Amino acid sequence: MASINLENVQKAFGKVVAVDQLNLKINEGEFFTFLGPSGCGKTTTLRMIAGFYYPSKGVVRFGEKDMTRVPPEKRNTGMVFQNYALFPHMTVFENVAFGLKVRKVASSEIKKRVKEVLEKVRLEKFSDRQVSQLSGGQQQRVALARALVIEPEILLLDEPLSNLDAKLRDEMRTEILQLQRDYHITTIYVTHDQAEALSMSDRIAVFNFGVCHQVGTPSEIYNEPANDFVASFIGEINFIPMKIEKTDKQTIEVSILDGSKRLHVNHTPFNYREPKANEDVVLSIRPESIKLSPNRFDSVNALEGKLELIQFFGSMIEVLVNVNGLMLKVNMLNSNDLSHLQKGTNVWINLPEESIRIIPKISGEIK
Ligand SMILES: Nc1ncnc2c1ncn2[C@@H]1O[C@H](COP(=O)(O)OP(=O)(O)OP(=O)(O)O)[C@@H](O)[C@H]1O
Repeated sequence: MASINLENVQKAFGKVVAVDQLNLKINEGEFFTFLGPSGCGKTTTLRMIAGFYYPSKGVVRFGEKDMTRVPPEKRNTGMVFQNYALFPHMTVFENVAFGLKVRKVASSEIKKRVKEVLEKVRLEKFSDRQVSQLSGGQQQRVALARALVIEPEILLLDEPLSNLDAKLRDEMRTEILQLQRDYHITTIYVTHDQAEALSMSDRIAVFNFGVCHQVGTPSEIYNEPANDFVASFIGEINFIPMKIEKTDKQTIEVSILDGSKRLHVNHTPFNYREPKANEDVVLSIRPESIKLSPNRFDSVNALEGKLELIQFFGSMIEVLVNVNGLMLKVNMLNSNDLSHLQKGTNVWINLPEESIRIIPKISGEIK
């Protein structure tokens, strides 16, 4: 087991900077996820940790040890690739044993270790089967067994479930977490699937365009997003463009850009600095945090709007409210008292102070 430290790491391919100014500390035994859209630099970062790429700048350490230019075979990392990268005409046993043979482990020891790991991934009966004759989920387990059998200090998983159907993905998620706990191994998991990241990880790093925007626990990332990119990438969210009128240690007073309404919110500093007066910002609030009523709320943060759309999802109801041309999504639990939910009627919404986050505008998508 080892901790991993990336210090000011950059990787450029010619003029393309795939990863820039990356500083990360991944703790021993942690299940750590790189999350972000396609092309954001997740795989490149993973490959720098595996040693398949060397950084253009910066340092990679395992614990205190400088690994920046150590070749992959000397790193003691196990990697599982998106396409599994198994040898199709070899048996399950031969695939899993391969890394041990390369390391010149004695054949009796190889037999013992391969048997143990195949039991762990529930493939002991498939030892002599060719991998081309296995299902996707079984092949994925062979890939996991092959990575684990060398007893790596670090397990690197690059979108390992993306080729599986939804049900199998759910099952494999649980299996991977169980294996990670059993082996208590420092694990990095790459995905673009936010649900996967939120449900599996101890901590998550959110990437976009080669930059890491936030590192935090799933609840920190969901409840305290660092900026509008992170907020919009993780879960559903409403954004309202705002200007900061006043700010002090306790509260921030913001106004909707046309000046029609001022709101009060709890002061929470931006990730790296304090918000400033006159700054254009984004008010963000999750759909489940907005309260809705046919009557006016006794609150400064109440807004009047019109019900535009009501969608029933059994236990939950999703509503769109038009507030002066701005569409806000409200998610409510299904309750008996729904008589006021008529399309076209006027309603009031309340944005509770404690659920609002004022965040910097960085993505340029919100005008
Ligand atoms: N070998 C390479 N040569 C040139 N450019 C590369 C190379 N590898 C990656 N890139 C570029 O670097 C950027 C980051 O790529 P990377 O594969 O790390 O993204 P990713 O987040 O893993 O995406 P995906 O989820 O699609 O795999 C992209 O713009 C990509 O085109």
